[in-house]
Amino acid sequence: MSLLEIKGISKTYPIETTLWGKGKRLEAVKNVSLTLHEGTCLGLVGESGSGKSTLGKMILGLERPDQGEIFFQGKNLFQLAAKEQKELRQNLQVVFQDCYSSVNPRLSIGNIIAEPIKNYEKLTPAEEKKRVGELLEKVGLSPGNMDKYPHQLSGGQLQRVNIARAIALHPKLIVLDEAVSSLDVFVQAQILDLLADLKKEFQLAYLFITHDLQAVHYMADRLAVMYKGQIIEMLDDIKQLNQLEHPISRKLLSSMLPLHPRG
Ligand SMILES: Nc1ncnc2c1ncn2[C@@H]1O[C@H](COP(=O)(O)OP(=O)(O)OP(=O)(O)O)[C@@H](O)[C@H]1O
Repeated sequence: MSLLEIKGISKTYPIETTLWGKGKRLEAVKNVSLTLHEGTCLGLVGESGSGKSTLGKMILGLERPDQGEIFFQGKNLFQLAAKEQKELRQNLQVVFQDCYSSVNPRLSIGNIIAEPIKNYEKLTPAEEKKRVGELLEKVGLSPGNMDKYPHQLSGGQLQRVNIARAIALHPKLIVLDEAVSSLDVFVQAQILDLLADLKKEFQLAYLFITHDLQAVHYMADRLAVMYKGQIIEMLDDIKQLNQLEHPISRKLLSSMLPLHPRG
């Protein structure tokens, strides 16, 4: 059974109403179907505005599709009772691009990471502190950081905190929405390494949303290319990147740096 199965989902948004175009809607996602298996990474690439984030938001339940269905662990995400939805949600996490706006600046790093734990588990303060310390270590930060505040960390460190929060409940799937895009290239590589290690250790699945084919080539097992709300091409083996055929995919490919600059 696949971990995530998306069947024919579509999402439209109202476009600014004008005298002539009254009631017009923008088709952000059009009839998209895809599957994602446990422990694998599906790269989702496409130019800006192609619908990648909207698709991610529907998977996370932040937006409701106009049409189609999303099954997570075999259950229809939009037909669950509140209790069941809460249970399922702990298996479904997200890391966004903007690490600073993803956290409450008034909370300490320890409290930021403990947030999901408090929602789902009843731990004593000592147990919670131990758990937060372990999570910080897991993402390559010293437990001493738990008393700091977001503004005291670099972008790369804070993105590690966001990752620690995302893995706190041992999820099955993390949506990585441009999660490394705003970091400098060196830090990007470190965070990608961390994500690859965590994927292996926890059998995590990722939906890796980006417009960076280079990063996708490193992280993903499979690839979907989006254009104007649709999946225009799927690649079942990321190693076959050169076999992308659609002109839009080829254009994305040609904008990449050489895969092996020294090779
Ligand atoms: N809440 C919204 N209201 C109206 N239009 C929206 C909304 N969210 C997204 N859109 C529009 O839907 C389309 C798809 O947007 P989306 O953010 O999913 O694309 P994307 O591929 O993630 O782009 P980017 O790479 O720039 O983040 C765009 O035209 C966008 O302007």
